[in-house]
Amino acid sequence: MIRFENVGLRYGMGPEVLRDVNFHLAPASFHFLTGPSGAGKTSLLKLMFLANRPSRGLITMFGQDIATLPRADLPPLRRRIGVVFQEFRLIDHLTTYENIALPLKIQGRKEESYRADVEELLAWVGLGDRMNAKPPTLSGGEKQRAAIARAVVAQPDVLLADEPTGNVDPEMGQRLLRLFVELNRLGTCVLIATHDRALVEAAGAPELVLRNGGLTVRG
Ligand SMILES: Nc1ncnc2c1ncn2[C@@H]1O[C@H](COP(=O)(O)OP(=O)(O)OP(=O)(O)O)[C@@H](O)[C@H]1O
Repeated sequence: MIRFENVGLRYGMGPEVLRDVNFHLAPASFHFLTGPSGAGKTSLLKLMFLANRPSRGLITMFGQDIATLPRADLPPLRRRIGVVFQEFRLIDHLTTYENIALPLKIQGRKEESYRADVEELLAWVGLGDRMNAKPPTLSGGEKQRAAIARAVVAQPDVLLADEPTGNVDPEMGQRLLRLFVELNRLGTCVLIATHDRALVEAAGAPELVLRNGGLTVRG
C-alpha cells in the first residue's frame, strides 16, 4: 500500500533528515512511528501525505510511483488518506460538526445519510456538547479530538496521525486508541507517530523507529 525504497530527504542545502529509509506498510496494517524529537517523524508523514517530495529514492503509494504522478491526480489520492497534523488545520468559520462532516460532504453524500454517524463519533471523542462551537473557541485537546474525528470519519484507506494523544489525558488517549484500532479492524492502514509509550504498549503493534535519519522496524 505504501512503500519507501532508499528514500532520502533534505531541506534546502541542509543535512539529510531521512537517509536510506526502507519499509512497506501493507493494507490494513497498524504501526507506530517512534524516535526522539527531531528524528524526522513529521517529515516522514508529510512525505506520505505528498506534502513534501523526497530528495532521492522511490515512494510508491497505492501502487503508483509518486514522482511520476500528474498534479491533477494528487487530490483524489489525498482523499484516500486521513491525516492528523500537529497544527490540526481545522476550518475556523465552520462549526465542529461541519468540520468533521466535511470529508463526507466532499464525497457528495447527503447529510441525512451521515448526520447520526457524525454525532455518534463526536460523542465518542467527547465533543458531543461542542458540536456547534467554532474551532477558535475549542481548547487544544478539543481541537485535537476534532481533527482526529475528521481524519477517521470517512474510513480512509490510510490514517496518518502525528502525536494524536499529545494534548489529551491518558484516559482519553486510550479511548482514541480504541477508535484507531476499530478503524484498522475495518481495513484502514494506520500509522501513528508518538512519544506516548503507554499508547504503544497498550496496542502492542510494531514500531517504525527513526534514529539519526535511519529507520528500523521493531516488533
Ligand atoms: N521545513 C523545514 N525546513 C528545514 N528543516 C526542517 C523543516 N521541517 C523539519 N526540519 C528539520 O528536520 C528535522 C526533523 O524534523 P521533524 O519535525 O520531522 O522531526 P520529528 O521527529 O517529527 O520531531 P518532534 O518529535 O519534535 O515532532 C529537524 O532537524 C527539523 O529541524
